[in-house]
Amino acid sequence: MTGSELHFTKMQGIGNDFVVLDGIRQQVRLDAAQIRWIADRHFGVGCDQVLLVEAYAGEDADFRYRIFNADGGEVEQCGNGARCFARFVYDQGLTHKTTIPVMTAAGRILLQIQPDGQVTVNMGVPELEPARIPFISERRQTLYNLEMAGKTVSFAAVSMGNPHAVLQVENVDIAPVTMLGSQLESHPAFPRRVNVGFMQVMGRDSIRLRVFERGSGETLACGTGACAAVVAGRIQGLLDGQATVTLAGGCLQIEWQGEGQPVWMTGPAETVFRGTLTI
Ligand SMILES: N[C@@H](CCC[C@H](N)C(=O)O)C(=O)O
Repeated sequence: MTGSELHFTKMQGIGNDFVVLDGIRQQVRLDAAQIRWIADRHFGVGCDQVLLVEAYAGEDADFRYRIFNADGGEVEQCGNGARCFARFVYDQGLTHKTTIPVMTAAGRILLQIQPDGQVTVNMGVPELEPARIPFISERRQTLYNLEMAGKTVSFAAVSMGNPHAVLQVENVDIAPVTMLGSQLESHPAFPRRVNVGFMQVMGRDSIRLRVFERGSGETLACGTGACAAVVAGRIQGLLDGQATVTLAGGCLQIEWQGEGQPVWMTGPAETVFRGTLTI
């Protein structure tokens, strides 16, 4: 400990929780071990992801949004975090805009704060080409099969800026989320590892979902996972263009009108508390 202070805000989006750091009004320089300590639920603050708010020099976005998983690794995209990011920069007075363009490692996304306080995010166009997910396959397919522990596992593969595999299950309550999720997360066919969603289709506009997140384990909700699941359901002809996704921590509204179109996600974002760390 060198004794420098770091102000943070604890936030959550339907139970997917974040430590949000303002890198504009304070200097934030953290290594992977420090991120892991902040995310640790026993020895640190505790969160699924650490989010870093930075200034962005270009004209196409107002801020840079960086995301670190609980394992300390920096990743490309986070949907629930994007809604919290919007609430953070608005509530902290870093912007007065309610439509906020933000640059991520996966490209530009657009955050819209609604009059009721919910946040809608244009999450961009999903990527289904294997090489761009990235997923090792000779050709694009609706469903892929991998042999794992003597069983064939069937899934759709989607990038929402970050990689997702989406499995359809009969009953999400008894799905082997941790066992299969952790095996698939680090399967060599996914060179950058993968987030693994378990989707139960309830109707043409409703799914239940659990997600084993790359670098964080099972979380109460995953925004990009919800988007990927609706894309996976739609390309299989199981869902229409709008769906309610019910996760352990709450519900998201997801809209996707098909190939070449962006995915829209709407849901809540809440501040839990503020504090100061000594790093
Ligand atoms: N919880 C997030 C996703 C966070 C990143 C993910 N674990 C990854 O490694 O890609 C969400 O709400 O999308």
